[in-house]
Amino acid sequence: MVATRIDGKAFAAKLRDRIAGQVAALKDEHGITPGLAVVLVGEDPASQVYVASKGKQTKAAGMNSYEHRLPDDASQAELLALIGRLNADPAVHGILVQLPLPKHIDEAEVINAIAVKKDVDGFTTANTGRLATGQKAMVPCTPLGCLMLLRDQLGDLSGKDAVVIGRSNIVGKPMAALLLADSATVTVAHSRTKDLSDVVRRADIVVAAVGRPQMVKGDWIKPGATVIDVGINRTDSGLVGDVDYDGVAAVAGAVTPVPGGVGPMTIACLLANTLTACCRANGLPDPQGLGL
Ligand SMILES: NC(=O)C1=CN([C@@H]2O[C@H](COP(=O)(O)OP(=O)(O)OC[C@H]3O[C@@H](n4cnc5c(N)ncnc54)[C@H](OP(=O)(O)O)[C@@H]3O)[C@@H](O)[C@H]2O)C=CC1
Ligand SMILES: Nc1nc(=O)c2c([nH]1)NC[C@@H]1CN(c3ccc(C(=O)N[C@@H](CCC(=O)O)C(=O)O)cc3)C=[N+]21
Repeated sequence: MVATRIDGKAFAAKLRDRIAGQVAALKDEHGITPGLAVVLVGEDPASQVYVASKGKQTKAAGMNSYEHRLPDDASQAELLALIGRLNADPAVHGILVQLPLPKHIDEAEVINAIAVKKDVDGFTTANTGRLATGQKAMVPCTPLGCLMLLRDQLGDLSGKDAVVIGRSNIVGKPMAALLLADSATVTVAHSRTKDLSDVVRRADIVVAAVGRPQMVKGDWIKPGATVIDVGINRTDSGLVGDVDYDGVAAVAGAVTPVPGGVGPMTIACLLANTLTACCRANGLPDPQGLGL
């Protein structure tokens, strides 16, 4: 039996269509257009591609997109001043500062300068804390996209054994918080984890967010498990994930491909969060009904 290929690209396209409909209704009924501001510092080529793609998809959903490009040597003060202006701008409902930032910038200070209600990446300490304590939050886009795919594939996650490989602030930790909020039994593995393959073999759900090409092998996987590959690794043979897709697909019940899995969900969830931020700013009910 070969595993189901979880089509993140198709799921993301459907989600974007639904969002576009909700944006149109918001315009018709309330005269409001959601706005997303994206801040890019420096010339990192991968970041340029992501930012361009975000801008295009934001507009395609009927929202306003505002791009702010700062030079590589922009100062901390300049960046904080820009965020201050975006925080005060009523046309801007969401603010995303593309990471990584240049080394001379204090990333945590910049992120935490974003108004909590406009923090569509969910990276501020306030939103992290809200997610961890079960209060309404902005949820980081990549883990949110993974959660949507898991709920769609498995239904109720309650009581499932989940292993998250990776403990970064942007993927691993918020992913663990979301799985816990859905009542999975969560293990977070990282570079110091002993006998990683044995830990992974216990899991009904595996989320790989490591940054190591094809590290997770077929013989690490419990037969029938659902495997979500967050990894984006550019190698000589092209873009690959953290999962050895062919090996894992021979054992797993379902697995996401790279490309075409989690990546497109990340951007669709950014649009979803921008719409959510806009609705909350205007006292309207949450559009996605995720209960988060
Ligand atoms: N599809 C998408 O939308 C997105 C994809 N990504 C991709 O996801 C991957 C992870 O990103 P990110 O979380 O930012 O990465 P980080 O580098 O911040 O974190 C990687 C994590 O993996 C752990 N790790 C490293 N080596 C091993 C190992 N041999 N065994 C077990 N754990 C290990 C690290 O452990 P320790 O903490 O001990 O160092 C760390 O916790 C990358 O490929 C990135 O490109 C990221 C964001 C969005
Ligand atoms: N503040 C901030 N928020 C982020 O969410 C953020 C960030 N900074 N910095 C970089 C990472 C990475 N990231 C991706 C987004 C889309 C794809 C994506 O669409 N990937 C396509 C392939 C694209 C390609 O070919 O390169 C896919 O997997 O099918 C991947 C990765 C968001 N990130």
